Amino acid sequence: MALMPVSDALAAVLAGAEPLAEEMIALDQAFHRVLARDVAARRTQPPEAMSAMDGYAVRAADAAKVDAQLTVIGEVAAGRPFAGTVGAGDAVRIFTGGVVPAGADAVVIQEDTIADGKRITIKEAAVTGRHIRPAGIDFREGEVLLHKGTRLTERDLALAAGMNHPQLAVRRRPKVAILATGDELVMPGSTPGHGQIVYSNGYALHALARSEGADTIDLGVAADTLAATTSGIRRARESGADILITTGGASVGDHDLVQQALTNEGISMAFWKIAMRPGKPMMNGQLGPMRVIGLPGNPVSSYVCGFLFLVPLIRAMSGRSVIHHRRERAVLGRDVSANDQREDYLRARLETRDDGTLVALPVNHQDSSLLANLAAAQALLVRAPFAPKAEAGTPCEVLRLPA
Ligand SMILES: Nc1nc2c(c(=O)[nH]1)N[C@H]1C(S)=C(S)[C@@H](COP(=O)(O)OP(=O)(O)OC[C@H]3O[C@@H](n4cnc5c(N)ncnc54)[C@H](O)[C@@H]3O)O[C@H]1N2
Ligand code: MOO
Repeated sequence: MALMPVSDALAAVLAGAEPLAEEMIALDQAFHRVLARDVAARRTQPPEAMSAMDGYAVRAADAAKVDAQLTVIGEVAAGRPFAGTVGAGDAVRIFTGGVVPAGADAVVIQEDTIADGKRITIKEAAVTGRHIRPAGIDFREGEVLLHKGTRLTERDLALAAGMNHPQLAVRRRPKVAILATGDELVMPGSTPGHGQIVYSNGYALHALARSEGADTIDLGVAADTLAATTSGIRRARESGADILITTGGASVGDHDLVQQALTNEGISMAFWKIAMRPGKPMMNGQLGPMRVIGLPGNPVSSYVCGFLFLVPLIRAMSGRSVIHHRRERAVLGRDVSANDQREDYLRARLETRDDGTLVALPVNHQDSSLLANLAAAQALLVRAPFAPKAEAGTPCEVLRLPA
């Protein structure tokens, strides 16, 4: 049977994935949240011309010559403007952030003057506009500086504050429930019995989902029975999860019960099995309002599928304007053999040559159980289905893994 191409599978996972509801949030809670609306400045910044330095506000024409003398008629500090006007021969003491008084068109820094009581002598000629920040040089009222779909950086928060927004409209975080399956799994730190495996998949998946802005719900490990798997799926629905991720039990073995349990619960299955390595037995469907991604149990398969499918889905539901991973161009660091019908995602290390060329070095062992290789990898090297064998130096494409 022909397996579904990865691009079709991704399109199916994302089909109908709309941004979740909008909510207002205080600015100090808004880091990494996704804007639901464009944000326009509520004020002009700076609202008036302001001094960039400590010194004297003058008329440039009066202070254009070294040794010119001026009379200090007042003072302006940040937040305390001067009410008068700078006339011929006048200077006003000014500090950084002070409003440039009427009549003045330059600031002479104090290091370039000699002060004697109310008299100052200019030691460096003034230049019109120098050391003055004109009104609106940063932004003007009504200007849209932050756009819908942006995931807010710490710098965006400072900008939003400067634009005078105490809160912002953002999208609700997707809720991702994660259910592991497998009789053999024991928790890290325990003493595994014969044939037992230490649970690892959930640690990577929770962290990956959270780093993309999702809230996660840990549904623990279900035993390999229909009853236990079904109970896990029901708990996901009761928790109000937007997305259920299962790991394990996705293949064709007698103990692989996830598909059966989902079918019994009434899932509308979009696909099961894709032309991808690792990750072939992945499944996707919809159970009421809850989207379901059934990941294979092999640790590398579950992570790679989470990275390739869950991450764009979380981004789409979070309302982000950019949801897809960016493929980067690189060259092969070593020869690779011809590929079969499955699109290959090879764990690779990255090096940058002196000329800036990115080199992708696939690790030697690509078995989907090898966690050490996964942790050491910095990228996934993408090999198209049926790609012919290729020598070191051949151009290739990589997806950088989160650092
Ligand atoms: N006859 C066939 N057998 C298999 C096929 C196939 O097409 N025909 N596909 C293989 C591929 S590819 C994959 S991938 C695996 C996926 O199988 P499952 O999703 O059913 O995974 P499990 O059997 O439950 O587990 C596989 C492996 O991973 C370990 N595991 C599971 N969960 C965790 C966890 N949370 N933390 C750490 N390790 C976990 C589990 O102990 C097994 O060792 O099927 C192939 N078989
Ligand atoms: O598709 Mo499986 O993930 O190769 O081991």
